[in-house]
Amino acid sequence: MKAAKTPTTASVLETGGLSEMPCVAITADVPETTSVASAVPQSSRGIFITFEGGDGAGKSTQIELLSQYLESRGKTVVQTLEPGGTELGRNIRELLLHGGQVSPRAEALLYAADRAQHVDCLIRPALEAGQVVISDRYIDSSLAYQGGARDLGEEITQLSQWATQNLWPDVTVLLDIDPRIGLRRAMDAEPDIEYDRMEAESLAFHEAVRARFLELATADPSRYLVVDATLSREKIATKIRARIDEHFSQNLTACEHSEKPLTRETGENPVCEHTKEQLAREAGENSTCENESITRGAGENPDGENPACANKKQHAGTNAVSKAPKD
Ligand SMILES: Nc1ncnc2c1ncn2[C@@H]1O[C@H](COP(=O)(O)OP(=O)(O)OP(=O)(O)O)[C@@H](O)[C@H]1O
Ligand SMILES: Cc1cn([C@H]2C[C@H](O)[C@@H](COP(=O)(O)O)O2)c(=O)[nH]c1=O
Repeated sequence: MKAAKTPTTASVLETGGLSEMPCVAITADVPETTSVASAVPQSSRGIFITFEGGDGAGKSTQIELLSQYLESRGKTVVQTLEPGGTELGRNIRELLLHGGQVSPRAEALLYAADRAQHVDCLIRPALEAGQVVISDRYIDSSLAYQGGARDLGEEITQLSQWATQNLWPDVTVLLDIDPRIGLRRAMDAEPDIEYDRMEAESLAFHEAVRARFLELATADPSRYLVVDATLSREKIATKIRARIDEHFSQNLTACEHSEKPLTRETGENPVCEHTKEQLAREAGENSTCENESITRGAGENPDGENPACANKKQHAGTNAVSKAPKD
């Protein structure tokens, strides 16, 4: 049986001030009638990017390339995945992929439980801290696999919205591939390991997943970027970078033209503050740090050093979860 993906978890507490466990949901102070999605303006937080697609499409490969790119530009990147982005999630992943039979409704609930824990304990705190979160799969996987291929329909959307308190990604990259090619890639990557419970589904199942992903993307083009996953790794990475750069520059423009305060509590515009810092950091980076290599885990600011450079080093060391190859 194909082994589970086991991300190496570095507590954000050690590196960036957040803690995966114990999990204190950041939503605790929010009145029950107010969803966090509406209480916190989308633009005042970090950026949430998800990667979707069939098995073996190349998600892990592109997530790694995008993370390197963003970190080299001074961003704090949290790489994570579903199922399995938290301690509880890792147990759920094992049950889902390697634990024997699971009924379709139980399967849907287990993915939703994994996601609820993931959002409360990792994704939302990281976004509130202004970080870039990149998740290998999120809600759209449930919509495509459980809603589409398992034919559980619209209730999966409601379940996912409830589980996440309506937290949707800013950008979703769909790596589109014929499942025969994707599954072959997954097999070639690890020839000695059998398919997991989901990969072992029929070709018709995987074709239904692909078709539903494409429908979802067509219905929401402003969130989705669809890329042909049979292109070379570099061509795919270039398309993704262009879209993410565009997202960042649109946020800058929105800030520069925004006059209304974006938080009810303080009347300040956190987007603009965030953006100014970012611009200063990037300006510093371009002028003096261009040739400096990034050291993971280094965070000191030796006397006389450009703070923008020190900042950049810190960012490179703050991954909350990094994915290890399937073992
Ligand atoms: N553009 C590409 N062209 C050819 N091979 C690729 C490409 N991108 C990734 N691969 C290879 O395909 C295999 C699967 O890639 P990867 O693990 O990134 O996919 P994945 O979508 O994360 O898979 P899974 O869904 O199984 O987790 C790896 O061997 C990888 O090197
Ligand atoms: C989040 C999520 C995932 N799945 C399926 C998709 C894959 O077959 C596995 C996860 O394995 P991977 O190697 O990490 O891609 O789970 C799903 O059916 N529903 C979901 O919500």
